[in-house]
Amino acid sequence: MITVSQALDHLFTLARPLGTERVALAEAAGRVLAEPVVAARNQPPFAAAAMDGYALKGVEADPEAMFKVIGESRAGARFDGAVGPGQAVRIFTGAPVPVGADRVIIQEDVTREGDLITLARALDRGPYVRPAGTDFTIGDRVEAPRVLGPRDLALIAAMNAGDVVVMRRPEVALIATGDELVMPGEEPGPDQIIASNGFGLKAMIEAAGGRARLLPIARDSAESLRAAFELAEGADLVVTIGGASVGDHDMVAPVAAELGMEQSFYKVAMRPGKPLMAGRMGDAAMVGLPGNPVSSLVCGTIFILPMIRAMLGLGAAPAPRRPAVLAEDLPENGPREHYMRAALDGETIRPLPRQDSSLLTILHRADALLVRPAGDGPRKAGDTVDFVAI
Ligand SMILES: Nc1nc2c(c(=O)[nH]1)N[C@H]1C(S)=C(S)[C@@H](COP(=O)(O)OP(=O)(O)OC[C@H]3O[C@@H](n4cnc5c(N)ncnc54)[C@H](O)[C@@H]3O)O[C@H]1N2
Ligand code: MOO
Repeated sequence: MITVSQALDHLFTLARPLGTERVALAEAAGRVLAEPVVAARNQPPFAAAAMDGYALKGVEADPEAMFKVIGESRAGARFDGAVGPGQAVRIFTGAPVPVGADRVIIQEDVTREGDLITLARALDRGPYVRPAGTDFTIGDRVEAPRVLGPRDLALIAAMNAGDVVVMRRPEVALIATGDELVMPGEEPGPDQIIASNGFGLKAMIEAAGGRARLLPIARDSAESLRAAFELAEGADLVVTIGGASVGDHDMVAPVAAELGMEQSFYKVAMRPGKPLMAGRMGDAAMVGLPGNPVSSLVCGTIFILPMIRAMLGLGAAPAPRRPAVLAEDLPENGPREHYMRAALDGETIRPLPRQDSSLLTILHRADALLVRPAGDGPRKAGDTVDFVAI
């Protein structure tokens, strides 16, 4: 059996960054930017008014001074002339500040009669002029790689990029296996249960930027599994669920081998998730997850998500860990790294009472996986432990 960290090394060898594609900016939310965006203009491209009011020479802005209004500058249509001594231009927020003016007096500080304005006795400080290029200048960059969120997209749009080069989304085929499974909403037979794991994994993969296809359930026969693998053609990553253990009906390993899977490893020293397997199948990476619901979702968090991130060019890194203070004593851990379902409460973490890998209700209540290293000694309440947020 190999360690979790060794398994991840193998998986990162299988999960190389994918190619890129160009997409319209409106379709780019959540995608991973693959090439930097470089500003082709200054923002603002001209000195712009920050308030509605009157543009004039700052040195003349004395209390109760009078000016003649000689024109108007509004956003989208500038005043073409220059502002001379004793002159002002009516101006609106975002409009170009005319040549000769360097201050905007807000309209609240002005009384106007015809073409004449008089400034108030006490003036707001100003100058309410945004110099050209205050926000960014030509050549400024949004660096790649980066998951594009609302703030990135607004900035990239302002830089005048109508489309961007992003990483292709990893295509993941999910194959649930087992004679006992029916899809949610179907009528199960007396010995059947509902196939649930694929739905959690699909959501997990898609939230991380991949695209997941739930294939029809494969039955516990070589023929049915072969058919499912055929349907997975074209995927970057094929994930099977269940049938990974050593029972007579656990068909995934033999069928995958028959189809040419070059196995990287089988079995990892972790709890839950021991019977994990992985390898290469043609152009695709293949991961066989254990069927127990908690095992498959924990393996999704610890292995599949880092693989998706690596395929998206976001680096080969394990699921991020953070420290928390243990709320209760824990006995020593066994020889497998244990990912305990746990609840966070501020800075403290408490393992949930039942850790059987079939219990989806417990996983549902958990918001963290408390990580116990293999062979970790007993721990006291107040000790610092690591967790992975879920
Ligand atoms: N003699 C041994 N038996 C088992 C071992 C072992 O080392 N020696 N390992 C145990 C561990 S640990 C796990 S985990 C399970 C994993 O076995 P499989 O991957 O072969 O999973 P299945 O037997 O197919 O299913 C286990 C369990 O999960 C349910 N299941 C399967 N798929 C789904 C799904 N898509 N949605 C919901 N539930 C699913 C299935 O009905 C079983 O109840 O093996 C232990 N045995
Ligand atoms: O390793 Mo199994 O995944 O404990 O349930």
